[in-house]
Amino acid sequence: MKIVADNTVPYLKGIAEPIAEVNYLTSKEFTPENVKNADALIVRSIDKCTRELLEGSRVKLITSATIGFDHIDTRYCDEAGIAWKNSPGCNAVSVAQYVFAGLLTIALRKGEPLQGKTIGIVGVGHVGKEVEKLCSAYGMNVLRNDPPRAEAEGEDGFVPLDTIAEQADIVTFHTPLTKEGRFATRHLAGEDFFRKLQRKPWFVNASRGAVHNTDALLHARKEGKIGELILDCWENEPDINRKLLELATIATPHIAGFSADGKANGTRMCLENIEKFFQVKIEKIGEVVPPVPETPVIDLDRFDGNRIEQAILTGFNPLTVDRALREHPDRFEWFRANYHHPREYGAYTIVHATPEEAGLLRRLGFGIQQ
Ligand SMILES: NC(=O)C1=CN([C@@H]2O[C@H](COP(=O)(O)OP(=O)(O)OC[C@H]3O[C@@H](n4cnc5c(N)ncnc54)[C@H](O)[C@@H]3O)[C@@H](O)[C@H]2O)C=CC1
Ligand SMILES: O=C(O)C(=O)[C@H](O)COP(=O)(O)O
Repeated sequence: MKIVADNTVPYLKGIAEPIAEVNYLTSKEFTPENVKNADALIVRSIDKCTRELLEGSRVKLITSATIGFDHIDTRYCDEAGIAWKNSPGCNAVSVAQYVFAGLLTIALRKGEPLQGKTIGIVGVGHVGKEVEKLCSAYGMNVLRNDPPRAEAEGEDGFVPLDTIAEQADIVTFHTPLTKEGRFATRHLAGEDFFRKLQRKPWFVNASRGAVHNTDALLHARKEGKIGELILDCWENEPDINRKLLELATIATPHIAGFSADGKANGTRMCLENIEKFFQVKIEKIGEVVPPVPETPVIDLDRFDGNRIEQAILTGFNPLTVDRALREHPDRFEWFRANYHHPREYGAYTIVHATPEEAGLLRRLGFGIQQ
């Protein structure tokens, strides 16, 4: 079997080699010539799987180490009989922890506790549910908007987007990018949405850039309709809007899902898809694990104040990435390819927590030493 894999998919090299010839390519090297003899492609969101790439090839399976699959022309693949798979939920916890870290960073800077604030979550799937878990555990109120789910499961527990625009102190988007259909999300955060905002909410987009309309977002920010702005996803990545970068409170180069745990999950799911599709056994899958953190124990006694928040920001602090991107916005993709993948909360053990601190940190996902 021949596999062509993106050479920046972590923890992959050497794992599938016992059962396949694996050719590792940069994203730019994903050309019709280079993929035509592959049976399977292992891709990331930067590898556009279009008709132009695939037509005339013998590719039978595309498996993406990502949750989103807007980089795959699924209609063409379905027509051409090419199976395609994404990696549902692989980095959902990572995105939720990114959002939470961003909110905490701003809350600490402003001296405005998050407790008691209302967050509106737009898109309550794998990621949105994890965001809800963290925010509820921390004492925030949650409004949930998800019309496809509301239609399938009943309205209970869901609110219209307008209610979020009116009542939320923070709005965070976690929908897929879809361009067609009744629930299309392209430019969902557009002029109409921003006009309806009532409480100068903090605005977060860690879903896909085109879920917001850049001009409308710029306008809303300049007009003061938005209090704070956290952006991980941008229209037209990697060539991002420099004015928006300037106006963002926290700006990162599409790394919300880049925890080591999320990356390992994505890689493992791709290999499992290959096993299932081609009826083969990849013995080394068990070796796809994230590395142990450099300092797996977090001692709360080392912090002077805000002990819980400092513990949370130990593994990942968005300001480090934000600073780097502002200094070199032209290196957007370089930062992504050379990223130091942080571990998620579950990889850390907290020591010297009071019973109350231990309860909260456990609910957020940390290990606690009694
Ligand atoms: N920044 C990053 O690094 C990452 C970004 N993502 C993005 O986040 C998206 C969501 O991920 P998951 O939660 O895992 O996907 P999911 O498919 O589990 O959930 C998405 C939810 O959005 C809902 N939805 C669809 N259209 C909607 C609309 N018009 N309004 C409100 N809700 C709508 C769906 O019903 C579903 O419940 C992915 O598709 C991907 O584009 C995912 C991982 C990492
Ligand atoms: O999973 C998704 O969807 C994402 O947005 C990923 O975090 C993007 O990861 P890469 O495709 O850049 O590896």
